Amino acid sequence: MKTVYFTDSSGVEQNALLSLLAFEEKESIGQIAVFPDIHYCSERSIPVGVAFQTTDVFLPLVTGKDMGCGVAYLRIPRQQVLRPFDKARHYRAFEREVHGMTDEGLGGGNHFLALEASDDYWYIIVHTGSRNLGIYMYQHNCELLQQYNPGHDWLPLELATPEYRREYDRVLTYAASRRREFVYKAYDFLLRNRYVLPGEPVFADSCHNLLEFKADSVIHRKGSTQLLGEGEVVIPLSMSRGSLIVKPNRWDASLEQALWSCAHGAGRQHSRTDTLKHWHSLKKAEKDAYRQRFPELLNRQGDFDSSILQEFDFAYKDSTALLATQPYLIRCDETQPIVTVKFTGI
Ligand SMILES: Nc1nc2c(ncn2[C@@H]2O[C@H](COP(=O)(O)O)[C@@H](O)[C@H]2O)c(=O)[nH]1
Repeated sequence: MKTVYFTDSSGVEQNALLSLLAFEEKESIGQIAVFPDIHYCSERSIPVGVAFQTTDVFLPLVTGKDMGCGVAYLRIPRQQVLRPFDKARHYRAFEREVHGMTDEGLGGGNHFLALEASDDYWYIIVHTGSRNLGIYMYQHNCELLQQYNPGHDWLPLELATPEYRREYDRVLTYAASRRREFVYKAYDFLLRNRYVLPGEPVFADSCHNLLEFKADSVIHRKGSTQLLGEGEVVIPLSMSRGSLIVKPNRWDASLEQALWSCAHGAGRQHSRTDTLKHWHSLKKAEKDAYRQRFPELLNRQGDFDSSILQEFDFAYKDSTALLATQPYLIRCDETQPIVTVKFTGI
C-alpha cells in the first residue's frame, strides 16, 4: 500500500484528501505517511501533515519557504524552580525580551515561544524556522526548476549535488541555531529574574519542514516531525492546552511505515468558524475560567480576540487521540502552558 494513514482517514477534510489522492497517482512518488494534523495547503499539490519518499527525483518547493522550521525545548527540573511565573509583573517584560532575542523574530502564525510546565519539569518551548535564509533557498529552488524543469515541481536527484546539499544543510542548521538561541535567552531571563536556579537544562530539537537526503532515497517532510534515534520531540497541542513530548519506539514495525516521522501539531477537530461557535456555547463560568488562566491575552474589553479563540484547546485534537493513531510513539511527558509569546514577525 502506497499511503499509510496514521489518522482516521474518514476524518480528513475533503480538499486535503482530494489533493492527496491526486498526488498519490504520480509515479515518481513512493511511500506516503499521513498524520493526524493533515490539512489542505492552497499553495502546494500536497497537504500539510504528510511525509513521503522518492528515489529518483526530489520536490524542492514542497515544504514551502520555511524549510528547517521545527520545535525545540529546554527542560528545567522542578527542583530548580524557585517560584511561580508572575504574569502581572513579568509578562510584558518577557514578551518584549522575546521580541528582541534574535534579528529575525519568531515569525507570524503559529510560531511561538512558551514557558510550559509538567509535574516534574518546566519547559521553554520554541516553534520557529529559517526566516530569510529559507526564503533565499526557496528562490534558489525556483530558479533551478525554471532552468532545468520548467512547469514541473520536481528535479532529477542528480541536481542535489554535494554543493546543493551543503547549502540546504546550512538553512536547516541556521533554523536550529535560532531555536537554540531563543530558548537559552529565555532561560537567561528566568535566571536573572530569580525564577530558576542555575543548572544544566536539557536541550532537544526537532524539525518538521525538510527534505532528508538519504543514501538511496529522499524523505520529504511537509509539516511532519522527523524522529531521530530515541530522541524526544515536542508535539505542540495548542496555546491553551500545552504540548506533548514523545519519542519513537524503535521496535515498533509501524515506525518504518511512518517514515520515522510523526504529527507536528494536534490537528484541528473544529474549523475556525465552529471553534467560535463552540466558545459562544460555553457557560459564563467556563469562559471565566479561561479569562483567569490567560489574563495576558485579554483585549481592552476584557475578552479574547477571535484570532486567539480560534487557537484554543477545544479547536484541536487532544494527546489521547494523537497517541491512539501513532502507536510507534512513546509518551514521555505532557505540559500545560504558563505563558506564551506569539506574533513577533518582522
Ligand atoms: N503549545 C502550543 N501549541 C500551539 C500553539 N499554537 C499552535 N499550536 C500547535 O502547534 C501546531 C503547529 O502549528 P503549524 O502552524 O506549524 O501547523 C498547531 O497545529 C497546534 O496544534 C501555541 O501557542 N502553543
